[in-house]
Amino acid sequence: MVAHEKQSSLRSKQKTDVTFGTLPCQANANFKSVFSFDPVRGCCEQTQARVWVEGEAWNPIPAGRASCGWDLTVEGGCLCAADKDQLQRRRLSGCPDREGSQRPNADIFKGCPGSSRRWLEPGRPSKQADAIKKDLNKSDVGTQLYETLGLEGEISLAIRKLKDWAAPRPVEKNLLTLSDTVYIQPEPLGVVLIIGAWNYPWAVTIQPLIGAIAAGNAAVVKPSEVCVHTAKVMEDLLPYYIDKELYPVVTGGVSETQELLRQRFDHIFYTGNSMVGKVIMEAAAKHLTPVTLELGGKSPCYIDKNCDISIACRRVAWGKYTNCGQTCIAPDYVLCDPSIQDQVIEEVKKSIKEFYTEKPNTCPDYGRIINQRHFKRIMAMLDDSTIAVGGDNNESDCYIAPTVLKDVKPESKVMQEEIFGPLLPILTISSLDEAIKFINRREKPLALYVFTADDKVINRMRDETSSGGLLANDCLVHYSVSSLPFGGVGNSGMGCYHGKHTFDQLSHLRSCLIKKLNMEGVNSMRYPPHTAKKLGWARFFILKTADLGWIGKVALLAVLVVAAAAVLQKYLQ
Ligand SMILES: NC(=O)c1ccc[n+]([C@@H]2O[C@H](COP(=O)([O-])OP(=O)(O)OC[C@H]3O[C@@H](n4cnc5c(N)ncnc54)[C@H](O)[C@@H]3O)[C@@H](O)[C@H]2O)c1
Ligand SMILES: CCCCCCC=O
Repeated sequence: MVAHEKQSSLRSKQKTDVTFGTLPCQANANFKSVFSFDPVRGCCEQTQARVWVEGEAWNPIPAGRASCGWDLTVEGGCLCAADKDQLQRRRLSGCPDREGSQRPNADIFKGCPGSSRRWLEPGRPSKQADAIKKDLNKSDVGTQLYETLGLEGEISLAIRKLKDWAAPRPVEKNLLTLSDTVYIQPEPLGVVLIIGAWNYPWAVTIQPLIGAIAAGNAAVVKPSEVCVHTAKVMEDLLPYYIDKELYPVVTGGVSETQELLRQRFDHIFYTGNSMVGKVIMEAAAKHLTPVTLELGGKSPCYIDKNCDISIACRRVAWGKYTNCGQTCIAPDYVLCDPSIQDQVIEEVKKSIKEFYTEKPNTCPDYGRIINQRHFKRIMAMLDDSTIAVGGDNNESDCYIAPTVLKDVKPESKVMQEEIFGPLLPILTISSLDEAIKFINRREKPLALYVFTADDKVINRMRDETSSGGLLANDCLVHYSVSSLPFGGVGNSGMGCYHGKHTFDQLSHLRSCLIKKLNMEGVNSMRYPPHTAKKLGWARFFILKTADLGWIGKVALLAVLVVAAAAVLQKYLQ
């Protein structure tokens, strides 16, 4: 059977029951490894969980003990290492008996939250919507629009495309490998740790999980403790929809996350701020674990004089005040010519009224700051700036009105860190050149926005700056295009995801070259004794043939075969 046939036949296998001592538990035949919460130790109550990895055999397991693998015990929400000696867990990819069974069947998504009508239905109260309302005052419809719609799209994309993504990817060959089979075989990495942030807790936690599952990994999901209510609902609901043995949810705060980080994972996918990103990378380095860091930063927004200022400001206001400015790719500040500053302020003000009424504090579509710590942090940024619009606030309700700041100086407090709140500083600059210099003097942002009717301005911004993503004449929407890799660069992160990019990010792209044992004569040019003549042939085949078209390569192959035959004949004589 060729590799891809074998793979799809294995993928079609359903889960198989195996025996855990005297108690039945499930194992996933597709992984040929067993992850199990130990029922003996009370995982059903989820007060104590044991994640167990069997990498050696497809055998019944002695009751109550793990012969290899790692144990994590979660007691009353507090994670501690159950048995330090057992923490050296075996990687999935090291399992000797996987038989290339690398990918789950797309059916695995059937029970996923996003693929189910039970997830969030308009007008129907749900635990998720209630929790996120309490955390961030997101409305039910807003939660669907900004969080779960994208997840449903990602799940259905994965279901449609999984077979293609997981299939061997043939690659171009050079002349020396023309008769070989040369391809990239994506394979699972093993166990992925997903650490989520609080601002779009479903989107940023579950979206990487979808890719992790599609790529055939197990994953430990760690939602942010900052969105208190949502983290609890995630912990309760996820095991209801997907296999809790393969995708356990671990809740807790910094110390629990740090305990998790002491374990060895095969990939860590972290979303959050850049400071903690460094902590994650340091912990990962101890095990040489690769990381994806989805970070943030100050995403600039340049508004050119030459554009429809009214439409530009409407889109900027939407990008800024959605989720109360707590969006990783929110336009952080505006750069514009002094001559249009007042118009920008007026137009943003109009849009605020249009979106959130005269009284945003009573508008169901206007969010709240996540907690009082962040409320105080954001309010402190107003100290040395001039408020042009908004500024009202209420600490007890974590409410800060949509606010615009004018004539902001680069050295002002609001320009020292990512705002992550509903303040829009406007800084005046006298030219595109100055805007580009301003952007380039700072860390590379996650997003860069340019509003202009002039393509040359867009092209200059693209060619003369760097950022995770570039969006012209709109805000945020590049996040929803699953074919675009979403991620940062430099201080705004590393690695990327969404759609197939998540699949690739959480796979090992294995190089495979499958030769036959014939055509030995061709190899003589690389075997000692090395001679200048052999080197000449090697140069020819490796370098010169790179430019040949298909016909040229076939012609050369024919020459090669003749030459090989001649060499062989010489050997045989
Ligand atoms: N690039 C993206 O896709 C993206 C998406 C959302 C948010 N963000 C960025 O995230 C930031 C906001 O999130 P946040 O950082 O406030 O979220 P957060 O406080 O929820 O932290 C993120 C995660 O890191 C863990 N954590 C926090 N401190 C830690 C420590 N010292 N050691 C180990 N783990 C720790 C938390 O438990 C949490 O799960 C912003 O900068 C925003 O731009 C980026
Ligand atoms: C609509 C944009 C959602 C962005 C979520 C990730 C960043 O915070």
